Amino acid sequence: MTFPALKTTGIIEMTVPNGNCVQPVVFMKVCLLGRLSYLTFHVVGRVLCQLEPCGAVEVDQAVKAAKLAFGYWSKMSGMERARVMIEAAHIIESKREEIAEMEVVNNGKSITEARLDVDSARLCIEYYAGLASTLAGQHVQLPGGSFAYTRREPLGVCVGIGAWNYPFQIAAWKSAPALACGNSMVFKPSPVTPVTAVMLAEIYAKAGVPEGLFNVVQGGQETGSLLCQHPDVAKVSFTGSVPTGQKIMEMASKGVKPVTLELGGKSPLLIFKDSDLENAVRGALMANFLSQGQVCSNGTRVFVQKDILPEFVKEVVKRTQAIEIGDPLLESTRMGALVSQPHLDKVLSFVDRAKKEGATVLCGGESYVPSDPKLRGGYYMTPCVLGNCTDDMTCVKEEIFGPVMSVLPFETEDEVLQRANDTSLGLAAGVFTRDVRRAHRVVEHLKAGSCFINNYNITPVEVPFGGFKMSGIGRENGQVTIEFYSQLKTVFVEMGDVDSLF
Ligand SMILES: NC(=O)C1=CN([C@@H]2O[C@H](COP(=O)(O)OP(=O)(O)OC[C@H]3O[C@@H](n4cnc5c(N)ncnc54)[C@H](O)[C@@H]3O)[C@@H](O)[C@H]2O)C=CC1
Ligand SMILES: C[N+](C)(C)CCCC(=O)O
Repeated sequence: MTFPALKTTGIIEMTVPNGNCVQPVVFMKVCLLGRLSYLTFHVVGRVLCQLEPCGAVEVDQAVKAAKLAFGYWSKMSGMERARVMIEAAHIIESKREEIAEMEVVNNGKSITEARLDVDSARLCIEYYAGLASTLAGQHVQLPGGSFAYTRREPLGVCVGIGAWNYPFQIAAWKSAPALACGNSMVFKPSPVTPVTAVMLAEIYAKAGVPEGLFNVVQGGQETGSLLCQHPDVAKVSFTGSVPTGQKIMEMASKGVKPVTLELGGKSPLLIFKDSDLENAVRGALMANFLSQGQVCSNGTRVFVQKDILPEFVKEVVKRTQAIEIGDPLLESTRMGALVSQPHLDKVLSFVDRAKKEGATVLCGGESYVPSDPKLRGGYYMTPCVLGNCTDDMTCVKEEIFGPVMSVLPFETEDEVLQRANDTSLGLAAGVFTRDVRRAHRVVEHLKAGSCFINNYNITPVEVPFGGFKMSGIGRENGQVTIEFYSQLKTVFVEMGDVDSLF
């Protein structure tokens, strides 16, 4: 596929994770630099599309278009912006199935999960539309009738850089607060999952945002760096790995630009012997197997109090083995395909290494070939539970980003807290117990940005989400995120004479 207006710096090839292709040729409208163009995505074997990454010229065009749109959008009242955003949410609702199906093709996750991702995106846009009209400053009385007031102002052109695990949802979680505050955004999806962010751009355009307000540029590392270094970019919001997050922070520091970083995790889930076992098992599955285990907040270190370990392991293995793997477009499927062949290989190599280091594979951990011949080329694996794990094993220390749960026994609360916190990451953590005092005491000591008591991996858009330590900076969702997409201007107003010292 070519885009004549673009300079070619290489080709991004997108393969279909599930091995299947819904349609031989998918026609899509692609919104780039605020204009709409029709492009054709040809399927050759399992290649869904080839995209030309944007170079310096296109990145500059996108930022310029966003800057122009910012001029209009930032002058509108919050209520006016809210109206357009609500319209975008309505369009998402009406296209729920279409977007979800495309997300399945894009990412490989099950249609059931893809629908929930689309819902989360819509709710996020609705939520920030609601907040748009509440943005306000403060009035501060000063001596002699003088006063000061603060204005909450947008930052300007914000850049969003997305990961491949929640492509549509991430684009919404970043653009909704940005747009609500009066900013514009240039968004770069992961080159592995380039498709659905474009659908969001189309939806915003249809809802009536000024042309160029939300632009999608395609590309990988180079395009991402160009965006971060562009002098007219005011802020970068990134979701992805820790090493890339560090690079982004470094680039942003040159222009003293604020960053939001949603990075990796190796989160602990603490299951005490007084837990409701049924809920603890459900929680452990939710903590490990959503999106084929490719979730930053996953609770992959499952610490289980020794007394209930055999019972817990038996049940968790039974449920894991029952997870239906296969065609992600089927209603009954609960686990689809991993995102790419190299990623599948990487996850499987973590399982191999775990075995070598002494862990026991209690179930799964192998590549899986679905019986349906059209899915044969897909990147499937059986979800894995590892037993006999110890804190020094690679599977317990490193983010695997696949369906691999490590189970670790513990004896006391103090011991498990010390072990749970013994990591440079701190995105999420969870505790299962019926003892209300223990639950709150434990979360007080857990060094993680998002803590769950008796549940795991729920992310209502009304509450902030983000990490401690190397898991990131800033928050997404919730009221607080307004502060990460706006700046305060203080205005001093003198009502008397200038009291000069000179
Ligand atoms: N915590 C999380 O949510 C995620 C973690 N990961 C982890 O990272 C590993 C690698 O996955 P990748 O997709 O390669 O993650 P990545 O962090 O390299 O890429 C994420 C995004 O950043 C862009 N990017 C890469 N280098 C850049 C640079 N120098 N400047 C600006 N943008 C840049 C990519 O094109 C992509 O859009 C995974 O195997 C997984 O372990 C991946 C995705 C999400
Ligand atoms: C929605 N949830 C909690 C499963 C994942 C959200 C964070 C991410 O982008 O990985």
